[in-house]
Amino acid sequence: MADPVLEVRGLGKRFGALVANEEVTLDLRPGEIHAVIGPNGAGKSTLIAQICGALRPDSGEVWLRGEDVTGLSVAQRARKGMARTFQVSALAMEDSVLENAVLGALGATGSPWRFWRAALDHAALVDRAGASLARVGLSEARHRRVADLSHGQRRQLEVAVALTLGPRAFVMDEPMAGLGSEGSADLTHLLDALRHEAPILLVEHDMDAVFALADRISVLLYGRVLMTGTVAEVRASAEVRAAYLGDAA
Ligand SMILES: Nc1ncnc2c1ncn2[C@@H]1O[C@H](COP(=O)(O)OP(=O)(O)OP(=O)(O)O)[C@@H](O)[C@H]1O
Repeated sequence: MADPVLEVRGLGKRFGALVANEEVTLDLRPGEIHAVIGPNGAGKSTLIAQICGALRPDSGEVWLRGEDVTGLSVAQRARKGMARTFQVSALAMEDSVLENAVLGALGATGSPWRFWRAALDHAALVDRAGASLARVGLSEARHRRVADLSHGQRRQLEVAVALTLGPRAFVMDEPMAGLGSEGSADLTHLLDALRHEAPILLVEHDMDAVFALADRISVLLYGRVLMTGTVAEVRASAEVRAAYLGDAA
């Protein structure tokens, strides 16, 4: 089996007496979508925050492409290829789709952000941004203001911005939230194709999307991994049904 791109080893996090994550171990392999599901308060956001570097674990490690990144900041991890999307939209609403993508491409170069408008003249950055927009199907919308896009198009743009960084692993926090059925279907299609560029760790409440996309699912409950398995295994688990899925299984 190919080496995992991302490994979470025994992560633990407490907030006072509350155990938000305990001994969480999971990995992300090349080409896969690994979904993390669980009821509200199960510890999914806490886990993502530790994986991305926004929150320091009390115990355990995060490895990216064979390197221990546990002590690195969000920005350092991003430069090593960890692309987090969707939790907080970082799009500049008054700027164009292309300007936002160029800003992302500029981030990949490590240049100071205040010079980003000048970067629009930089052909290589514009090319890189244009390729990412094409990848997500937003070429035609490149000169539209982000504020005028649909929710679904903004999600596509967030993926495009992440793509400009040449990601090695995507960490996605509820990408389907707030999308209608058409938007969810479009994004499901895009994520399905995107896994071949970089595998995706997907925290998601939308079970239709999870069942359609996930190669493996880890179920979190009270901060611990209740089980990791294929869609069929998780759907068939009496424990998971009782704890979380109920009728959705
Ligand atoms: N900064 C914090 N301080 C104190 N408690 C926290 C903090 N962040 C999270 N918690 C608690 O840790 C537990 C896990 O929360 P977390 O947000 O990780 O769950 P979640 O699975 O992401 O939930 P949801 O699906 O509602 O987003 C919850 O009981 C939450 O109240």
